[in-house]
Amino acid sequence: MTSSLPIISLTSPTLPRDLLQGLCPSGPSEGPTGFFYLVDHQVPPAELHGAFEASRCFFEEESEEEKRKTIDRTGHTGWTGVGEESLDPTKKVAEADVKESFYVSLSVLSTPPSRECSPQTLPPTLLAKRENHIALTGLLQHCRRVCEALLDGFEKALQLEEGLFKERHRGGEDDRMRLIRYPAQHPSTPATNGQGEQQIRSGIRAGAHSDYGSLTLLAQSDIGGLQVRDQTSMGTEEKWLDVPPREGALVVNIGDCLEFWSRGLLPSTVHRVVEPRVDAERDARYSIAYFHHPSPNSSLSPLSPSLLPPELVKRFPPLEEWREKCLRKGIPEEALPKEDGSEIQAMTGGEYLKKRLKGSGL
Ligand SMILES: O=C(O)CCC(=O)C(=O)O
Ligand SMILES: [Fe+2]
Repeated sequence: MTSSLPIISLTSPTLPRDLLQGLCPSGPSEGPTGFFYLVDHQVPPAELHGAFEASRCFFEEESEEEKRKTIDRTGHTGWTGVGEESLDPTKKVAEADVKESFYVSLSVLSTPPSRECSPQTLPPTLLAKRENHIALTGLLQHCRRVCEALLDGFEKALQLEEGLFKERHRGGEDDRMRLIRYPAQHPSTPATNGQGEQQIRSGIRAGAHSDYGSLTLLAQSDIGGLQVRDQTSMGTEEKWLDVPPREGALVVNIGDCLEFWSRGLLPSTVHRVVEPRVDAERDARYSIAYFHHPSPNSSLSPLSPSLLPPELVKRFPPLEEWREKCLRKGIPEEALPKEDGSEIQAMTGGEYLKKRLKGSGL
């Protein structure tokens, strides 16, 4: 099924209203939410093109030895090979994602670009090739700015004090940009994981998951496969809607942290990437995701309802539904929202991120 996601302009004077109308379900019968296409995002097309070229260059031309040297599981940066990560935490290694990726942190912006002093090890294809380095670092900065502008829009939409979300993202330690490559899958391509062992073909390139941060921006190459779960199909037969690449637009989706803060008002929706369904989807698929994360010490407790307009508080999902959703996302039983009105406790952005990364095999 092809989706008709809202198309929102970042420069529209009505951005806060557009975000609220487009994303926040006002009734149970409404379709998928939490995803939209962003236009007028001010990311130069040449920079996006350059970043895709850098990504292609890394995945296709870098040696495996150099790729391995970039792996830093503590700092959560660098390369992950095919079959090493499973975005769907319920899946086993044999059913892990059929993708490789490279995580870049904002730390690459803060030092002169040299192999010795960068806190993150960049491989030769992304460091010595100047045009690749320029495109990647330029895109990192633009993506962070777009996320900040969107969070300003959400602040206004929720009538919150100015700067509240910016304060919760100060530092940017946990923001990551992820270059992703899904290998080509022609009928004769053997399904193997990174160790060359047979992998179960489940029809899925990236497993069903919600994103762990506050906002995600996604640029897709011209090959489709991204799908978002129709919210009306939760608890019943699954219905998925396609999110095809759209010329000039970025896909934006709300992550779990913004959902927690807004007490479920802004939903963080389950999505996945499916295997090629038509010949046009069989070549390698590239995407670039930017994950905006709260600072590690930011609390994930929902904003007090007294800070929100009463008409929005009335639209909170029912307590039982909200508790179940939090439980599915790994909030421990003792920290779940309760009947007496107390809300998610004892979790910070950093703790939640660690928990989810562990669940995906990293
Ligand atoms: O590759 C895509 O289109 C989506 C990737 C994704 O959802 C993720 O990395 O969280
Ligand atoms: Fe995702």
